[in-house]
Amino acid sequence: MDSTNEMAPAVRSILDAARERPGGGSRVAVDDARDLPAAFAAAEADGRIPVVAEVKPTSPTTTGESDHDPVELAEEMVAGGAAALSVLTEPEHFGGSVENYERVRAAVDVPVLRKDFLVKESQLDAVEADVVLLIARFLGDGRESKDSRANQVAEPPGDDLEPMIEAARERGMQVLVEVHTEAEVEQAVDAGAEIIGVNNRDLAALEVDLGTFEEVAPAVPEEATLLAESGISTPANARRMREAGADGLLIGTAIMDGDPRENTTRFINA
Ligand SMILES: O=P(O)(O)OC[C@@H](O)[C@@H](O)c1c[nH]c2ccccc12
Repeated sequence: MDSTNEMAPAVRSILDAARERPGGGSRVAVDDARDLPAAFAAAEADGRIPVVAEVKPTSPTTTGESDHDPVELAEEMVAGGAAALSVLTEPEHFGGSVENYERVRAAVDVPVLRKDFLVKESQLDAVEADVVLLIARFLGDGRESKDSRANQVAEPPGDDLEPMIEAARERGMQVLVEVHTEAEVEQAVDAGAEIIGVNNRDLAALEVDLGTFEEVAPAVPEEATLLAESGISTPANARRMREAGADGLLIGTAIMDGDPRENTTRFINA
């Protein structure tokens, strides 16, 4: 059995591809990672809502593909006041690439999140990153016999979360652990997560519900840096997530659609 059977077909296909994707050749060491919590604090200090603006050429839930240069988009987002950026490196379903990531990181001075579906340690070596995304749902929780646990919980597609977090930190990277439920918050905290993102999009159904963040956020420890992810499409949505405790907001589609600079500015001033 495989827990990906519960996933939307698009997500299953993403994970199948992720498992096949090779890692980097040799181990990377990042000695100049830009600090995400510090970037959030700097944004707050000058009155900007901390926004992580996402360069996302396409996705399973959008139509068409942006043909804009990722570096130009990224520079516009930073000019618009983004505290940090997120760049997709998943090639098959999100139109991302490691090259996009490298070019963007070289062009800006804010922290850049590597957004991908990483399931094994060697995949961390594909590119030097300030912050990597690890999705709790796809990584194990380290318990010994996953298959016997509560019957319905099956083998996750990836390695265990805790060693993945440690492997990223050993390489000098920070880690954003993405969760969708209170149980996953517990898994993330047990594994040592310090930056936690609650994804409003349910990866089983691919539907967005901003109520997810409101429900799950109270389970996140005060000292963690907390992000609200997905489905933030208006300044009112942004205020709602901030009121529910978000330190930062991860926004893709609503910034990519139209003028990314103006869009970013609208959200940082929400
Ligand atoms: O475009 P949106 O709804 O603003 O969402 C951005 C981001 O949260 C979303 O792209 C995302 C959240 N978690 C992910 C994991 C993998 C790929 C993408 C994602």
